[in-house]
Amino acid sequence: METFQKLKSYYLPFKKYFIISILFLIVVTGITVVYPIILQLTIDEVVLKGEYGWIPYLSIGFIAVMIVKGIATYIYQYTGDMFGISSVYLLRNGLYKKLQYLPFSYYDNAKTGDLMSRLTADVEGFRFFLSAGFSELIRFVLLIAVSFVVMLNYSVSLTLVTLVTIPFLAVVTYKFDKAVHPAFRGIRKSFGILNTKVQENISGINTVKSLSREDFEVGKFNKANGDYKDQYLFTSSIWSKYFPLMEFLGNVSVLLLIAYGGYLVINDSLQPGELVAFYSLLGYIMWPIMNLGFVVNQFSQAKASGERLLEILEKDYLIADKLGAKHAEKLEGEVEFCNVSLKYATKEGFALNEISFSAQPGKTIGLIGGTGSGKTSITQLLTRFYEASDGVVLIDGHNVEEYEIESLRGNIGLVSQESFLFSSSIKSNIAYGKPESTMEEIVHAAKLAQAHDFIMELPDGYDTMLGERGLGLSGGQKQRIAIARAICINPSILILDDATSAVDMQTEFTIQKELHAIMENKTTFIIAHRISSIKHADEILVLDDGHIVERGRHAELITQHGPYRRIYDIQFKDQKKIINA
Ligand SMILES: Nc1ncnc2c1ncn2[C@@H]1O[C@H](COP(=O)(O)OP(=O)(O)OP(=O)(O)O)[C@@H](O)[C@H]1O
Repeated sequence: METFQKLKSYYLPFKKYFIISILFLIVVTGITVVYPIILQLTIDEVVLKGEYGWIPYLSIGFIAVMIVKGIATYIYQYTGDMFGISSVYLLRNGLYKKLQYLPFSYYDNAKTGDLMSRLTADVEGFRFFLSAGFSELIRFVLLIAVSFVVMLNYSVSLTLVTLVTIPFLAVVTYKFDKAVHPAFRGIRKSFGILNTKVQENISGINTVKSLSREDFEVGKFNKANGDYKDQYLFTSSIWSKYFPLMEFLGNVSVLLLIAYGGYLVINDSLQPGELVAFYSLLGYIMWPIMNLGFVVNQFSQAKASGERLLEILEKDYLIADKLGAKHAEKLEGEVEFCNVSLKYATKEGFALNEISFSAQPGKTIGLIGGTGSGKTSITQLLTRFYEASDGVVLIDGHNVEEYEIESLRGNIGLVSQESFLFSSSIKSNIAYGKPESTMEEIVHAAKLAQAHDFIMELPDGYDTMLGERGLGLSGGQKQRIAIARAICINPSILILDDATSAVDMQTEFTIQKELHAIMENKTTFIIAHRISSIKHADEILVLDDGHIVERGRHAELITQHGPYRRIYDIQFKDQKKIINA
């Protein structure tokens, strides 16, 4: 019940639907129990006493009762569904919002397919229980209670004899729940893995095909698919084992009813109509208890689903606005790192060690170094994707942690290594960070990023629709659109993380020249592997294993025989000579 308690803020706002649904459920259940009573009266008071004149009145009464039951059933079902669907509408929105605001560190380990299955199958499992399972449970309790009272009224001894199997049935149902709950969690988990496999495969289809690993991928999927099948079969085996046992116990009660009830009728201690009514009433008790397995089943699924949803909802935001955080309207772009170190939670050792540097607005900082040396990590601290483990990162003289995250990021244009484009028009991709941009602003940004000319050559120009991963564009074209998107927000700090790696050197030079003009008074960080990309920077930081091992301007650095000079030699001098040396 703890899971449902924790999720109450999603369904309590709609409790009025639930209450209406339950009120009409009471009416429906009441009428259900009236049926055997009408039957008993018809047999004992009308048929056996030869009072056939009552039959038309009884029939009309019966029709009236059926109409009332029909209307009550409609209201009960509709409001029950309203309760379920409205609750999961809130829940799904809540989950999606949480996913938007969770920090990057959460996504380091999260699997897209698994998240997708939580947002779809698990939410649906939860909805099903809210819509039907909850009220079904109440219906069962009501049906059992009312039937029990009517049965006692007919014959206390017959009631006790026929219900002697109930404790056994209760034990079996309890055991069933114990066994089936972990099994359902297994199914849900396995389904998440299956989704992840499909999603990863589609995202990485280029790699799969280029390395001819289709068969390997089919095998991998087959394994995950097989595991899902096994999990399902395991659950089914639990179900198949317990259900006949429950039915058997139910049938023992019917046997007792026929034997002892028949004896009572023969001895005139019970009316024949009462015996017939008893049979129906016994069914109203046995049927819910036997089907309790089914509802328990739904309950277990909903509980397992709810737990998986809570795993997301209860995740700590970790990086959030501090109390009284400053709104950064328009930053100047002065950046200072003071002895900054960074350790990722999932990785041993420090990714950055005591990094210190400063950059005045309008300056360009070049970051160069081997892969994994910490270049991207530096920029991720500026945007507060991660937070420094030690030291402070200042922008305009204030610790980045003092700013509202949204306004801070609104001042930073970031073009990351893998420029993701949404499956919408080029225009809306460029204006993604500032949807209110005018067409002039969009075109201006595209011109600066050297993207305007090729966009105009596309059949629909700026209205050209892009595929999920910007299919139909070359790597360099995608990068230029991503640069235009970053410029479009008119940032105070621009980060180009390997953003021109797929662009030819001439275009890169032109982009940088254009950017230099607009980034006057703003700060630019250029991360690159090519010396040509950063040689005009005001300060170049050479990184190795999270340390700054050299710093200075290009002209100074090539005169020193350090790591920068080595990179320079490899890129510009006779490579063979160096390799031989
Ligand atoms: N999210 C993360 N979780 C754990 N470790 C990380 C994470 N991001 C980076 N690292 C590790 O931190 C170190 C620095 O990585 P970073 O991405 O900053 O290097 P880089 O210089 O930008 O490399 P590249 O040129 O290959 O992009 C590496 O050892 C990397 O494995």
